[in-house]
Amino acid sequence: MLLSVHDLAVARGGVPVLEGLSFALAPGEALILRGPNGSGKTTLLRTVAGLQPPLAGRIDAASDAIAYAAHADGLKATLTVTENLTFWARVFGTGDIAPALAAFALEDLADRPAGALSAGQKRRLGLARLLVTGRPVWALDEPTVSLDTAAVGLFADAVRAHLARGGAALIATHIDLGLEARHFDVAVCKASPRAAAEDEAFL
Ligand SMILES: Nc1ncnc2c1ncn2[C@@H]1O[C@H](COP(=O)(O)OP(=O)(O)OP(=O)(O)O)[C@@H](O)[C@H]1O
Repeated sequence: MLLSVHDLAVARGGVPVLEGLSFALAPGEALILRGPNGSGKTTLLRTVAGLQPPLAGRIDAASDAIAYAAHADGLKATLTVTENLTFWARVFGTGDIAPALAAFALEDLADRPAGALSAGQKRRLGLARLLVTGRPVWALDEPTVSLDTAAVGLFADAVRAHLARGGAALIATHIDLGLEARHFDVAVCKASPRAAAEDEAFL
């Protein structure tokens, strides 16, 4: 397994949001996270990505397995598209950025500073960054926000190619990407309000 989550509980601002989460991703698998606004998808992804500690339970993955993408995080506004991708390729020790440029149709924008891109173009650059990380598990929070129909198609193709190469993906999205993937409604793991109230009693 590339990623295994065992009886995980996650919290936001000290308040338990989800509990009893268990799932695993093998090479080639994608899991789509569903759930209404505020149900805890972002909190789960941030925890899996190591940006915040779990409240309980275990996450098993190699320390350098996960690439997390949320919004336009990590883009350097004054660097061009090419310079941004080259920077990240160096950070992650990978080489050629050409496949990443091509996968997200960024060739014509290669010399434009990231700060001068439109919202959808910035998103495409943020997603292209995933390809240069070389990391096997993509944890993606609403990756298609701001993307037009063509770009959503490019993104779905990039995920399919990643899975075909033996990667895996955990994706919070409200839209149908047309991927062959399991779906998981996080709302079924909503933390019980009683647990939160009991915690408060100890504050
Ligand atoms: N910084 C914070 N401090 C306290 N509570 C927060 C914080 N950020 C989010 N929350 C709360 O934590 C809960 C889970 O939020 P989260 O962002 O994980 O939901 P989500 O499923 O990703 O929602 P959406 O579909 O709207 O993106 C929500 O009730 C939210 O209001």
